[in-house]
Amino acid sequence: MAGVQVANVSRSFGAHKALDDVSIDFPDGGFYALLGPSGSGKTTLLRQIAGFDFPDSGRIAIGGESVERVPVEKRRIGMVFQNYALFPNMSVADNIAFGLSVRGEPRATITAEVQRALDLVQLGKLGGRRPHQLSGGQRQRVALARAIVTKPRVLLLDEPLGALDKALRVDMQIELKRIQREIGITTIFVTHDQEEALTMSDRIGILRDGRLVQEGPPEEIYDRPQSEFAATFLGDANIFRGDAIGGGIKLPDGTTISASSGASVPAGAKASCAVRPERIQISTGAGKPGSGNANMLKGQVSKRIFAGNNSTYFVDREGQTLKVVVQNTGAERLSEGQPVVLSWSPESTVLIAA
Ligand SMILES: Nc1ncnc2c1ncn2[C@@H]1O[C@H](COP(=O)(O)OP(=O)(O)OP(=O)(O)O)[C@@H](O)[C@H]1O
Repeated sequence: MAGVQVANVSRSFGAHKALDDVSIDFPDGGFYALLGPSGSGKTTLLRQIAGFDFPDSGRIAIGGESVERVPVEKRRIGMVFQNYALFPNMSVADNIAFGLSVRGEPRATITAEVQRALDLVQLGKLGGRRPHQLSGGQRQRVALARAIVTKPRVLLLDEPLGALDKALRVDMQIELKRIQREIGITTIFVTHDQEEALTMSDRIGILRDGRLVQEGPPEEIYDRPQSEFAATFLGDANIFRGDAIGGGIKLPDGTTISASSGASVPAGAKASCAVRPERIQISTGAGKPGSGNANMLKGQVSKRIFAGNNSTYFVDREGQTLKVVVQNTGAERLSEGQPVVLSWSPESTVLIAA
């Protein structure tokens, strides 16, 4: 096994910088999600690591060894893409065996390794079938088995679950994570789906316009986003903008918001505060706001969206619409047009430099 180090990698296509000085350390045996909007450079970065494309500058190492001059087939990387191209005229077992056959492994070794890979992806009895006789999820498992049967050092996954419907996708997320843990392979996973990134990975890197915006464990990025972009791209956030004061900001209407974490911003400079919708308490104002909720604003409910176990309230105040998510516990519902008080703690508030 091996970690992957990407250091100061840049890659341009004409005048367009697809990757701009990106450095990431992908830990040995870790599950790392690359997240970012369309065109942010996720696939380009994966292609540099695989060796399908080469950086204009910067270094890439696998297991501590520089791979800039190492061709794709010698990098010992397994890959699965959204459009898994299985050979339609070959059986499942022959599809999986392909890489081993090309390497000239003995017949007995191939048979044993293919069976092990089939068992690992829980398709032990389906080796004799053709790809068209499998479901989408099963075909994706075959693609995964084919990628890992050669015992690669690194597994690259580019939207591997993108073609699956929601229920199957969730099943495959669990499955993929189990397999990754079982073989302990360094995995780099590209996804559009922020929930998938949050639930599956040990670390997340967020790319935007070819630059790494922030990276770290999922909880850290979610709880302490360093930019408005990271706050709103990974999860939902209410953003308040104003002028920095000690330990928070002052909004244009004079209201102050206290934040106990985030950037240190000199007083008077432009800054914002981010607050997750589930951290805000909403009440009719009849009772007192929760203790420790030093931040308080008045507003009016403009809409409520029911989503089964929770509801989202949209609350208007001073030309801004705020989102508040509450668990549906059977307590009284707030109706549209109702005046409300929002309150939350400084610990739930992150200060962000403009
Ligand atoms: N071979 C190429 N020639 C020219 N431009 C390219 C090439 N490959 C990628 N690009 C451009 O580089 C940018 C990054 O592309 P990339 O495929 O890495 O984005 P992505 O984050 O993977 O997007 P998506 O989520 O849509 O797959 C895009 O603007 C894309 O158009």
